[in-house]
Amino acid sequence: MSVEVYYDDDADLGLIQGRKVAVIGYGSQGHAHALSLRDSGVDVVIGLPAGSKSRPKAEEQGLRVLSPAEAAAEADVIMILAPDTAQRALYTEAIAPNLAPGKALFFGHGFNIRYGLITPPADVDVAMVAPKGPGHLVRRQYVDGKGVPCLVAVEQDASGTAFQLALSYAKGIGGTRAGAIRTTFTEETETDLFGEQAVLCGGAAALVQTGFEVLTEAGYAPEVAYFECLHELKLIVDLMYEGGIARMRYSVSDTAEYGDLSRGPRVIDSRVKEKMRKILGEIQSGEFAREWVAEDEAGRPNFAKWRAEGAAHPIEETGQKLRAMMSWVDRPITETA
Ligand SMILES: NC(=O)C1=CN([C@@H]2O[C@H](COP(=O)(O)OP(=O)(O)OC[C@H]3O[C@@H](n4cnc5c(N)ncnc54)[C@H](OP(=O)(O)O)[C@@H]3O)[C@@H](O)[C@H]2O)C=CC1
Ligand SMILES: CC[C@](O)(C(C)=O)C(=O)O
Ligand SMILES: [Mg+2]
Ligand SMILES: [Mg+2]
Repeated sequence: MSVEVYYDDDADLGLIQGRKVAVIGYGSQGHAHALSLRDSGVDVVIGLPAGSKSRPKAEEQGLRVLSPAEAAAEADVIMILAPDTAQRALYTEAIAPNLAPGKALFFGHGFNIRYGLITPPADVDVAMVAPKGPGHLVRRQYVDGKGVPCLVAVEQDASGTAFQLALSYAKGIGGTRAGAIRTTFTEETETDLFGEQAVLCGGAAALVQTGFEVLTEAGYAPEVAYFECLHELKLIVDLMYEGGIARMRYSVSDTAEYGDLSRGPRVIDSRVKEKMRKILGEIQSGEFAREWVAEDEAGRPNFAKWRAEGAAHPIEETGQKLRAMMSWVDRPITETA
């Protein structure tokens, strides 16, 4: 199955420059979209609740901040970049009353549309521009003249031009510099959740922690285990990013490559693949979404417990000490640009 990939020359920045955009939320993605759109000549307003800790950050960056309802009322394009679990109530209370025919409702991830938590009226465009990378890199890449690839999708094309508008928005945040792929809300949501759970966040974090545990429990120094299992991972992934797994294998020693080829499939074996399939099934059936929404409504007890356990893992203390010696990697996790 081939996909359609769109680049800068395929997108008309003038479309989004001709609209007023409300970016609701000013976190990881919100700040990146808002600042890059503004720098691309787009009229942007930020929507945040009174008392939001993001308000001073947005104002310091010279952006106008209103309540979500006021921002939605002013704008032609409303991009929802609040947490997925907050979007349903936000939509009902602040956005739905301010939608009108001809407006466009945009998302950075398809969760609330895919799982039926938000049902927009038929007379507005519903589209998605979902960067395939963390918001802080979306902004950094834009500033550096590069871009993070985006997935672009249209759920509802009331105007007949929703896709061109979404592509124009993607250009405004640098996405079409790297390539924007046309997809659907369902494909983006299911693959994004699978990627972050099984590979990028869940799988990678568990792999790193488990490797660190095996080495330290066998008596090796935590510092050596940290460099081996976490620090060097970035260098290895950089090679994969630049030239695929083949380039990484070309660059490492033959000893490493033989160990990779003969031992890798023993670690990530058919049982792991079966578990990945089960996780994908929970995403496709809506089981994960129901669980996450219920966890959020219950005040996130498991989330808080697991987050605290992760923060207390010995690899974090070891890493903090080692990174303190490397000024170039020690970035505060709260940075916004
Ligand atoms: N993080 C990422 O890199 C990626 C995220 N996405 C998607 O982007 C969306 C935003 O995620 P992310 O950037 O991580 O979110 P963050 O948690 O980083 O930021 C959320 C922002 O929304 C604000 N906010 C919280 N509640 C409300 C509300 N009720 N109304 C308006 N604003 C609110 C927060 O304010 P306060 O500071 O007061 O809490 C904060 O500014 C999600 O759909 C996510 O799936 C997609 C691709 C990657
Ligand atoms: C990998 C996590 C992500 O999907 C992302 C940065 O793309 C997210 O939801 O934050
Ligand atoms: Mg993602
Ligand atoms: Mg995601």
